This record gives sequence, structure tokens and C-alpha cells, in this order.
Amino acid sequence: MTLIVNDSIVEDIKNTLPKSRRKLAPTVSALSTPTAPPPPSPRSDRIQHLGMDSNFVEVPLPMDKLSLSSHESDIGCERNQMFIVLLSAGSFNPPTYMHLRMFELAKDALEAQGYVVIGGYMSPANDAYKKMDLLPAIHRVQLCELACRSSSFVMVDPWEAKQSSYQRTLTVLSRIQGSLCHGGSIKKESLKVLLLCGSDLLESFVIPGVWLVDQVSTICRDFGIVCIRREGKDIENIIASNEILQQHKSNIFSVDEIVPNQISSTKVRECIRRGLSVKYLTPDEVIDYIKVHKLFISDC
Ligand SMILES: Nc1ncnc2c1ncn2[C@@H]1O[C@H](COP(=O)(O)OP(=O)(O)OP(=O)(O)O)[C@@H](O)[C@H]1O
Ligand SMILES: O=C(O)c1ccc[n+]([C@@H]2O[C@H](COP(=O)([O-])O)[C@@H](O)[C@H]2O)c1
Repeated sequence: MTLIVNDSIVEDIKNTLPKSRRKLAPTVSALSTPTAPPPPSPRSDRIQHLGMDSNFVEVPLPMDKLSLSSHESDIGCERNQMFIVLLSAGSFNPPTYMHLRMFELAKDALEAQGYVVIGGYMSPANDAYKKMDLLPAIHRVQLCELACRSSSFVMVDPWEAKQSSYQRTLTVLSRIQGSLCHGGSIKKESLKVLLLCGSDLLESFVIPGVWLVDQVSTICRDFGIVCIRREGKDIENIIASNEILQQHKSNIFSVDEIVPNQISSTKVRECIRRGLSVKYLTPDEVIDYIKVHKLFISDC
């Protein structure tokens, strides 16, 4: 794993993105359509990060697979050891083996640098994300639960999916950090909650209007990013193209795929629509659920 950098905003990157990503709900243009989620006001964002908004649906953070007791956390502090929790935010429409592989790749790479990865979360996007063909969140949460059954450390955080409105990723990162540190079970100074993503998501950071610039800064500075190279995308160039990413390059971990893997949810959906097998692209439990509920057969 190498640490890398970035520089200015590249407008035409938008056109190089997959079609589906150009339809991201929180873009400026999408926000003017009736189906797009309203942009959270700066005030509501601030309150959300503090975890004080009484309009939130309360959902406890699952911790059953976390490999850390408070005692170990204290030891970690003494040894100056940093514990890592990974958050993967996405549509997971449906989850694939590549989504699960990302956690393994990130864990290996971070542990090779001396970090201790104590857990990971998949957070399926809220229905208000309105990405093309998005299944209702209730199914995507269930599919993620089934997908990560075989993992010893990956869990599903259904909080984002259960809220009544779109939730930005910074809010989800803050909620996870807050839940883990609440009551002092894990010391804030020995915990890093990192956003786990593919290079296409990192690329979306530099597209004007998709993310809030201040929030990109906060994510990079106060949290950090582990980015898995996807389909040959040059992570170094993405970082070099944006001032904020460049400024926080030491907090952005770039991970190479050992075994190139181009599985995507789009391709899985296409296969299902065409009546083709998706075995070995996603876990059998996911396939069974899709069959029972007759999902992805026609456009949502
Ligand atoms: N093959 C892959 N390599 C690297 N990152 C990936 C891969 N597939 C998904 N990801 C990452 O997983 C996260 C969640 O992705 P998402 O749910 O959109 O999956 P997707 O396969 O890209 O979906 P879709 O095809 O519907 O756009 C994103 O950060 C994305 O970059
Ligand atoms: O927080 C934001 O401003 C923000 C802007 C764009 C995308 N995201 C999140 O990034 C994820 C992208 O998912 P996907 O399926 O489009 O790759 C999804 O969880 C979105 O909620 C988040």
C-alpha cells in the first residue's frame, strides 16, 4: 500500500464516469428534480454530526463482530497502536463478492502498515439516494446482511437506510465514530474510522456539486480514506488533481488489487435480467433471496 496525493478540480472527469454514477442524487442538477433528496442545510448537517437531531430514527450500531474490548483499547493507547474501523457506503444493489473483497484488501494493506482493523461496516444508501434501478433499502439491507454472514469482521449498519431522508456519508462516519466511542468503550484517540471506497467514488469527490467541499475536507482530515484501485483508475492522478485531497494525502491510503476483479452490481443486475447465472459473483444466500423476492427481473 502506498500513500498518495491530489490537486485541482477536473470538470470533464464527470464524462469519464460510468453512466450510473452520473445520476448520483446529491448532484446540483439532480437536486432540482422532484425525485432527488433535498440538500441538508449546513445547520442540520452540524446537528447531525453531533448526534443531536431528535428526528433521527435510533438504530444501535451492531458490534457483535468487533474484535476489541475496552481493555485492549487501553493497551492500544499505551503502545501507541491505532485501531481502524472501515465504513463502506454504497448502494449495494446488490452486494457482490467484490464489495466483500474490498474489506479484505483494505485490512491486509492497513495491517501491513501496523494498524489493527477491528471491524467493518456496510452502510446501504437511503432510498432517497434515487440511483437508477435502486431496490428499496429494506431489501438492500437484508442482502448485505446475507452477504457478510461469512465475514469474521464485516457487519451491516442499517442506520442510514432507516432514516426518513438522504444522509450524507460524513454523517454516517460521525455516527459510527460517536457510537464506538460513546461511554469510553473505545478511546477516540486510538480509533480511526476510515471511508472504504473504490477509485470511482474517490473520483466523484472532485466533481463539482456531488459532495460538499467542506465535507470532503472533514472526511479527509478527521477520518481518512482507503481507496481500492478500480479498473485501472489512477488514484495518484485523482489525488494530484484536487487541492483538498492533496492537502490530506497522508490520510488517504491507496490499495492495489492483487487479483483484478471487475465485478459490479450493474453487471450482476444485467445478468439477472438476461436470465443468466450470477453464481460465484455474489454469495449463494444473496442469490437465493433475489430469486425468492423476484428482484432485478425488470427495471425498478
Ligand atoms: N470492482 C470494484 N473494485 C473496486 N471498488 C469497487 C468495486 N465494486 C464496487 N466498488 C466500490 O464499492 C463501493 C460501493 O459501490 P456500489 O454499491 O456503487 O457498487 P457498484 O458495483 O459500483 O454499483 P453499480 O454498478 O450499481 O454502480 C464504492 O466505493 C465502489 O467504488
Ligand atoms: O455525502 C455525500 O455528499 C455523498 C455524495 C455522493 C455520494 N455519496 C455516497 O457515496 C456512495 C456512492 O454509492 P454508489 O452506489 O453510487 O457507488 C453512496 O453511499 C452515497 O450516499 C455521498
